[in-house]
Amino acid sequence: METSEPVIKMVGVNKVYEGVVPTPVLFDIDLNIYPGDFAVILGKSGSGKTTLLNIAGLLDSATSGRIEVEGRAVHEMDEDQRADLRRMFFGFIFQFHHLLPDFDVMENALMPCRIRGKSFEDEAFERVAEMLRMVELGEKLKSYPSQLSGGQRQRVAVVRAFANQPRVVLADEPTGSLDSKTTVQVLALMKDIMQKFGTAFVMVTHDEAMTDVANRVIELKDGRIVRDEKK
Ligand SMILES: Nc1ncnc2c1ncn2[C@@H]1O[C@H](COP(=O)(O)OP(=O)(O)OP(=O)(O)O)[C@@H](O)[C@H]1O
Repeated sequence: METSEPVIKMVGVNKVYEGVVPTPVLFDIDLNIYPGDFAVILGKSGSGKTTLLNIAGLLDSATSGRIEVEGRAVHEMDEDQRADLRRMFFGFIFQFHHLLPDFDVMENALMPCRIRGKSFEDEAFERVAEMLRMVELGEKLKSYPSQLSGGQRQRVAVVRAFANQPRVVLADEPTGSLDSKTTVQVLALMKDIMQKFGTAFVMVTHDEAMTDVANRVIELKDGRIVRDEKK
């Protein structure tokens, strides 16, 4: 995997949350994410996992250090440039699905394409419909979130994250609200979609069992990487 260029490259990244008492949270993080990575970030509560994911996904800024996304120096960009890059390169999955209740399954899954200014009618439609069929939601394209089970909603959120064909999908406890059977299904489906589209995938979790599906395990302790293993 090291032979290809990293999609995300972080060098000497530090994060301090400013406040009455500044809180240093990440220390000297060097991390490369490669195409084909299916990485889990493990660590105790408060170890900095979400902070690291948010910085990697350009949702938050580092206090110091270098970050590159496919060779583009993020730390030299202004907020608008970072937002454009984020919309173009990244997909996100959160613990709760955040589907919009007044839009049906297809419209929700297509939302990132709409935000990028494409209409619902373009070529994204076929691609997203195919992914929804892959996650066994082909019969539910016209259903509303309130008409779906928790696992079905989260599968729509997974498809939505991949709708724009992002280079990287970042997920923060994506299965945290699901039971263990649905978790296994959702993870298997994510892996299928990821392999089909060649996306890199990075997931924050508390759950050591998630390492079974991953091909890379990164562990944080007190804001430092203490393990980075490939399988
Ligand atoms: N906006 C903020 N302002 C100040 N401190 C923050 C902020 N966000 C997070 N922190 C602190 O940074 C540390 C790391 O938080 P982070 O959410 O990254 O940890 P985590 O490993 O994801 O934890 P969890 O598993 O509980 O979600 C914690 O001590 C937290 O209190």
